[in-house]
Amino acid sequence: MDTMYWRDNSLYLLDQTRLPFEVTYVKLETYEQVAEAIKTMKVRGAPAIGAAAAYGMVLGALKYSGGAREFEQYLRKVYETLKSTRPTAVNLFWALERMWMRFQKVKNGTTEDVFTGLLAEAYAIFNEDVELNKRIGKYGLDVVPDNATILTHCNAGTLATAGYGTALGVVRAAYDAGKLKRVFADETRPLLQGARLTAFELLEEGIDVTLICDNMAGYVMSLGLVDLVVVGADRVTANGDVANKIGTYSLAILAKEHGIPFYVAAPYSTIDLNLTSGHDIPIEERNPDEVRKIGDRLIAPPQVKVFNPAFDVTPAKYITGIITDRGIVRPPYRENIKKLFGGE
Ligand SMILES: CSC[C@H]1O[C@H](OP(=O)(O)O)[C@H](O)[C@@H]1O
Repeated sequence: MDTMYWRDNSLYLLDQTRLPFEVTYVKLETYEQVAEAIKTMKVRGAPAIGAAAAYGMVLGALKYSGGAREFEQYLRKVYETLKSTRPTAVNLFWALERMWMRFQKVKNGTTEDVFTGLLAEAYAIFNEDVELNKRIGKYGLDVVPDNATILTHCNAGTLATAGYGTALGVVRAAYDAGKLKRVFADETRPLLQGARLTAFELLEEGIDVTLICDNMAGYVMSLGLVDLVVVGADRVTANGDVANKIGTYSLAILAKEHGIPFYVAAPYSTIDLNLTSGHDIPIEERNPDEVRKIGDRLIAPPQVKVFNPAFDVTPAKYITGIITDRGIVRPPYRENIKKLFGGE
């Protein structure tokens, strides 16, 4: 199952709002459609929205019909539109910057040169992500005990990336190595990425997955059923603080309380050395109806006030290690992140 693919000068996107009951691909032909798909979370997950935005830049270039002199200004507008879709996952900005840098290299060529160059960069971002995730999986094996039970939150799998997944990349590697007993998947309110996406992904591959409500995680840990927690990330700052799906912070504190290792899995494209700590990470607040409803069904009084942060920040002190494509980063994070990623 592909999260997305490019064909006939269009981006085909798996519509994740329809999962798990419908596997439907939407055909996107304009950058505005890609921006809308990211905003409405038809595509979601830090690396996946970066890859989708990269293809959005290609669609923007493809549809341009103005003069050569105005092209750069137009493409910058495409860049800014895609950049404005969601504020927390740094992969979005990393991918767009990479596309912009490639444009700077090809902009003096023909229209065909620009299109070919941008498409090649989008392909590279997409294909590189799968390799990064497989490396994360390989490194993650070092922290997975035999017959392991892993608890995870949200969806950091194939559906959040170009393929294989970050946290679920560790799960897949452990499963393939015969080290995995089972996975507990948090449902992950309010948009239920765990219930709708992680459960779906793992069942598709015959991986033993048990769905729990978010508020059950502490009790499951107290029963001694969890060997380690592995989650994804949307942004890791220079000191090792991590922004991830809302509920991750609570999970990290619960894991600490129960003496359970808590790992974050993330590729280098999720690490933001420009931010010194998690205090600087912009946290997306989404539509209140996402909390008042499940799907289209109201589950609260329609007039009730809602606070709906889509992410929280887990301080580095609660994180046992960060499993990356370059190895496992352990404390002291500022020093060790710089060692592995400082020289970019
Ligand atoms: C591998 S990154 C996955 C990351 O993205 C998710 O957020 P969203 O579903 O809102 O895009 C969540 O934070 C996952 O851990």
